[in-house]
Formats: sequence, structure tokens, C-alpha cells
Amino acid sequence: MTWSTVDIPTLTGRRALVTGATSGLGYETAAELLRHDATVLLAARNADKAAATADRLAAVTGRPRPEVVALDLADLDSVERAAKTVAEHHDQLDLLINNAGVMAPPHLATAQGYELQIGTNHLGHFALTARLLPLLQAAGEPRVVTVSSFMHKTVRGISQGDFRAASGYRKWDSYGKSKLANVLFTLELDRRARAAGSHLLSLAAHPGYASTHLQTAGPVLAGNALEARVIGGFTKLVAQSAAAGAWPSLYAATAPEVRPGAFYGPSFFEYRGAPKEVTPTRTARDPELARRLWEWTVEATGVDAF
Ligand SMILES: NC(=O)c1ccc[n+]([C@@H]2O[C@H](COP(=O)([O-])OP(=O)(O)OC[C@H]3O[C@@H](n4cnc5c(N)ncnc54)[C@H](O)[C@@H]3O)[C@@H](O)[C@H]2O)c1
Repeated sequence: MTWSTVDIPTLTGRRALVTGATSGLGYETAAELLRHDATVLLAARNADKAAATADRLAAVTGRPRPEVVALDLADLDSVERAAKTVAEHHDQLDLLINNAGVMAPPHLATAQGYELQIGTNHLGHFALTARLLPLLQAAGEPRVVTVSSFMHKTVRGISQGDFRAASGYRKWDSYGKSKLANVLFTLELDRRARAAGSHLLSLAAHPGYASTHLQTAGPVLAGNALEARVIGGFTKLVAQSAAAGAWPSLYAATAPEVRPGAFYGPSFFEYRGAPKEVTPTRTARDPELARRLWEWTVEATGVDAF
């Protein structure tokens, strides 16, 4: 596939909400959507950072300043408030990019007591998608793109007990499980949308290996400045840029030819390059596990979609 961002069609009249858009892939995704004339909503935790990012995006793209929505994915009440705020100002949403994420922090909990990575990367995005579903359903060709990782391949499954990781927390295991959950969720959302006769498309993307804040955020949270410097330096040397890492998300969000329920990114043997369709692991494609994960997630978040 020889796709690049010049292939993104004009997005005039389309509204896109991007989570985690103050840095990394989310910032680059928002910038490219703006350049193609979408109306962009930046959902972010830190109001000052979000406002500065909105100013910067308007300046670098020459497009209208994105709207800022306060969203902490690690707090389900904040997710509910964010969705209400969006619904107060918009009657439809064309694109939801579930991009934000945290990787390998120390053992920390969300506001509701869930393990931080599964809570932020999976539960928060599930709740956000469910709460925005009426607005997505009101759009002509809605898409939900959820950003996963090749790290979903490192785990053999996920259980309800992993949501709290009450005993034996292993940071890489929890990250892998959160990214497995992202794929299971994408495929189950696709199945449920189609069973309900909805025109919503659910797709997954992964960036390969891209130089962003992701690699240093965990060590910073653990107070390990040296580890953050070493990992950050190594990543800058070998990883592709954040802009290139955003291509699979942008492809999934905008290419006319996508296949419902597909997963796009560089091949799993590479860590960079143009987006192509990749095959998730057998576990990630297990419909029974996806169904159970959905039920546990509805129980944990108190909200359902389809
Ligand atoms: N960079 C890579 O190589 C790589 C590889 C595979 C997958 N990913 C995935 O890409 C996505 C984007 O990460 P990135 O690489 O741009 O990293 P990043 O750290 O630059 O960006 C992550 C964003 O998520 C936001 N975020 C974290 N916790 C949040 C919360 N509780 N509420 C709201 N926002 C929150 C951060 O503020 C930040 O803006 C993540 O889902 C990550 O798992 C990245």
C-alpha cells in the first residue's frame, strides 16, 4: 500500500474528537485532520496544556482553533462529564479517535480503583465510546478508531481480575492486556454495530514504534529520571517520528476503502512504515473472550453500547 497523508480526503463538515491530543500521535492525528478541514475537538486532562496545544495547532495548520474538552480517562465521572459537554455543543460526531494511553507506570489506580493502564487505555475509552454513541449514530459515516499496539501479542488473555490487578502487578503485563482489550473491544464493537444494523465502523490501529512521550511517562511517574533519559534517548534514535506513527490512525479514520473491524499498522515484523492491514493474535480475535470482556466492562463502567 502506498498511502500517505496526501491521500486523506477533504473532511469539511466532519467532526472528530481525539483523546490524548496534547502530545505524540494524538497531536499529529489532530493536526492532519485539521489540515484536511475537519472540525477537531481535543480531549485532554490538563486544561492549560490543552489550551496551548489548541493555539499551536491553529497556528501550524492555519485552520480554526480546535475546541478543548476536559477529559480524564482515569476517572469515569470525568468521562461522563466530557461526553455531556460534547453533546451540549454538537448534535453529531463523525470520528472518535481513542488514542490516549499510558504505558508501564508503577502500580497506580484510577479514581474508581481500577489499575491505571487497563482503567485509562480500555475502561475509559469504552465508557467514552458508549456515552458518545448517540452522537456517533447521528453522523452519516461514523468511525471509531482505537489505538492498540503490537504489545497485544505479548499476553495470552485477560480476566476480570486484571481490571484491579489486586495482587502481583506486573507493569508490562498490564500494558499488554490493556492493548489486547483495545483489539477485543474494536472487534466486538464492530460485531455489535453490524448486528444492530448500525452504519458505525469500528477499526483498530497501531503505530509500530514511534518517538513520543509514551516511553518516558512510566519512568517519570515512578520518579526514575535516569531510566526516562535512557529510554527517551534510545527511542529518539531508533523509532519513527510521531507524525509517521499517526498514519495508521489517520488511514483507519479516513480511507474510503477500509474493511469494517480491520486493524491497520506497519507489519508486526517491522516497527515503521506505511499502514497495511495486520492480523491480531488468535486471542485478540476470540469472540467469546470479547463478549466476556464487554460484559465485565459494562459492569465496571456502568454504561453500555449496543
Ligand atoms: N509511541 C509508540 O511507539 C506506541 C506504540 C504502540 C502503541 N502506542 C499507543 O499510541 C497511543 C498514543 O500514545 P503516544 O505514543 O502518542 O504517547 P504520548 O504519551 O505522547 O501520548 C499519550 C497521550 O495520552 C494522554 N493521557 C494519558 N493518560 C490520560 C488520561 N487519564 N486521560 C486523558 N488523557 C490521557 C497523555 O496526556 C498524552 O497526551 C497510546 O494508546 C499508546 O498505547 C504507541
